[in-house]
Amino acid sequence: MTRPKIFIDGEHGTTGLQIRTRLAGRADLEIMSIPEAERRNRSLREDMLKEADVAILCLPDDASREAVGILEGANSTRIIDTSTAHRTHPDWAYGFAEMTRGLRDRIAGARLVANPGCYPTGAIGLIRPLVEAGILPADYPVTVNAISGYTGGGKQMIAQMEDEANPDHIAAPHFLYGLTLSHKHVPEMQQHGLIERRPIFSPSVGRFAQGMIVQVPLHMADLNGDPSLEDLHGALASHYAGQSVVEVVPLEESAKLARLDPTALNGTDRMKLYVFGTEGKGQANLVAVLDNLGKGASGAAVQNMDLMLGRAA
Ligand SMILES: NC(=O)C1=CN([C@@H]2O[C@H](COP(=O)(O)OP(=O)(O)OC[C@H]3O[C@@H](n4cnc5c(N)ncnc54)[C@H](OP(=O)(O)O)[C@@H]3O)[C@@H](O)[C@H]2O)C=CC1
Ligand SMILES: CC(=O)N[C@@H](CCC(=O)OP(=O)(O)O)C(=O)O
Repeated sequence: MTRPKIFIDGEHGTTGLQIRTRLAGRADLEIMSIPEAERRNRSLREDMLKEADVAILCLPDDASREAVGILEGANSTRIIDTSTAHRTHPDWAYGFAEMTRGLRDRIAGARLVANPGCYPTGAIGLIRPLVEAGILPADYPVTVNAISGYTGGGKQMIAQMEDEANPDHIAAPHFLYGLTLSHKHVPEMQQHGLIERRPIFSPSVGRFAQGMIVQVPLHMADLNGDPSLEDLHGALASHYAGQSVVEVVPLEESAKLARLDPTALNGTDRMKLYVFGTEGKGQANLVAVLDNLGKGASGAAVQNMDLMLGRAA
């Protein structure tokens, strides 16, 4: 049997390296590789992109668009783009298999798959099932607060956080950014979250390499049908029933927690969803925990690749 050829463009970057590690033991695939020193060699990349069965782009947005341009026309390379460039484009399948019914099949048959952003994976994973269930009104003023490990900022931020000699060294243990409320993930959250108003998105970075918490606080009085915490939890649990990547933590278990660790799922490709609050107090905090490089990036890319190749995922 011929093995599908996989080319990771940007394999020496943060996301690319994590994908390579995940694929290292895969005898069912032929991994095409460019030496690190040649990573920006355009003609070598062009050859690899055209020869691959699946190209996984782990590049900045502009370089991703350029790679997609190289592949336009008469060739059959399928593409998974981990950048932000195509996540709201109608021709691209959004690569979040658990997000809604039928999407898994669309990804499996797609030539073009846009891997979701790390923060949107958490936010959309919490919001969309409640909109689909009719509990969260589409015009609800959604707020998303989040903290990420610094690998989310790629090689540049890793150097800023880890290297004290870096001219742009960041010494802070935790900082807010995206202060203008126009982070590049907002359109993606709005479109795939099925919400009418731009969500207010306030991201932050902590002094830890990997891991992420995404929070969506809700006022229950503004939801449809006067739901309880149990109703919110029930809608999420039934949406994700029967699949293994996204786990909805039982309400009783969440109620016992005194604190939540953003690094709890590091090294996994899973995401855990929680509903917090006190019954009768009229408020809920929906929370997602994931590894920004797992289900938030590289793990999702491998899951999408497996779906596209007809491997179980
Ligand atoms: N890190 C994360 O948590 C997540 C990242 N992503 C997305 O993944 C993509 C990659 O991000 P990340 O891995 O963090 O970034 P990195 O900066 O760590 O890696 C990017 C890689 O792409 C290479 N590269 C840059 N420009 C070009 C070019 N024109 N031609 C060829 N190679 C190029 C870089 O090489 P060089 O070293 O020379 O610059 C580097 O090896 C981004 O679009 C990002 O938005 C998505 C979800 C989460
Ligand atoms: C901590 C940090 O800087 N995170 C990045 C988002 C992660 C990323 O680059 O991934 P996407 O491809 O999903 O945009 C940012 O806020 O720009």
